[in-house]
Amino acid sequence: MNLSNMVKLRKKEGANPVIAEIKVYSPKHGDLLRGRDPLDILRIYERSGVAGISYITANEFKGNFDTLRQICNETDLPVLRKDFITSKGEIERTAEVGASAILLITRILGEKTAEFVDYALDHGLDTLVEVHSIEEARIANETNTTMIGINNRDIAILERDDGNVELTERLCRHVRGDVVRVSESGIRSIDDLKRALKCADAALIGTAFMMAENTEEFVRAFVEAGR
Ligand SMILES: O=C(O)c1ccccc1NCC(=O)[C@H](O)[C@H](O)COP(=O)(O)O
Repeated sequence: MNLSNMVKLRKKEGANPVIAEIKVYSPKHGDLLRGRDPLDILRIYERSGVAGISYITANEFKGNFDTLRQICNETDLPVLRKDFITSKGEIERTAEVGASAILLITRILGEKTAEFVDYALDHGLDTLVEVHSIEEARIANETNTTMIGINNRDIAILERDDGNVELTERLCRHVRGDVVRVSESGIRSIDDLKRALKCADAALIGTAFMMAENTEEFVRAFVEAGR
């Protein structure tokens, strides 16, 4: 099942649709893997009932394409590739490796976003079009994307800011309601999650999960928290 449909299914089942990120490194917090195997984290996320997996392949976050390939081979959950995509070749490569969805950033692609969305959809990928302002939401709304992500943190400064769900609350009403809306980044607590899911359909969380002492218990609490 693709990522957007899995989010809808989890919502229908009464679980909180959480996309859990296997995040190796954060420009703000440093090493997040702490010697662990990404595939062990994958198993924990699977057991915790998340809707999908996110993995960053960008160098700035110390990710790589081989690990994305391994994750796609090892799980039945939909996998989102996050990177600074600027070429259609990268869309083809993402589809070939078996990912379910690809991130497309309006700040980078501008008015070319719609064309990249159609190309990804033609290659069988779900598209998560990312916005951080009202103007970027306008660009995203005019595409055929299946999902729109509100990034609470500023990716232009490699998320070194303290962005939080407030941005989701402000921008959500500017985002079309007939797509899956995802609140991304800066979600640290169950209270943040509840605020995000008041307007968004899903939440994408990395750092808080990677820093948790007992990952499985922590993630499961997010998935099962009542609203
Ligand atoms: O979101 C982007 O535009 C992006 C693009 C390429 C690499 C990384 C990118 N953002 C960082 C993230 O994806 C966050 O790690 C993710 O949203 C989780 O956030 P957090 O829970 O704050 O770690």
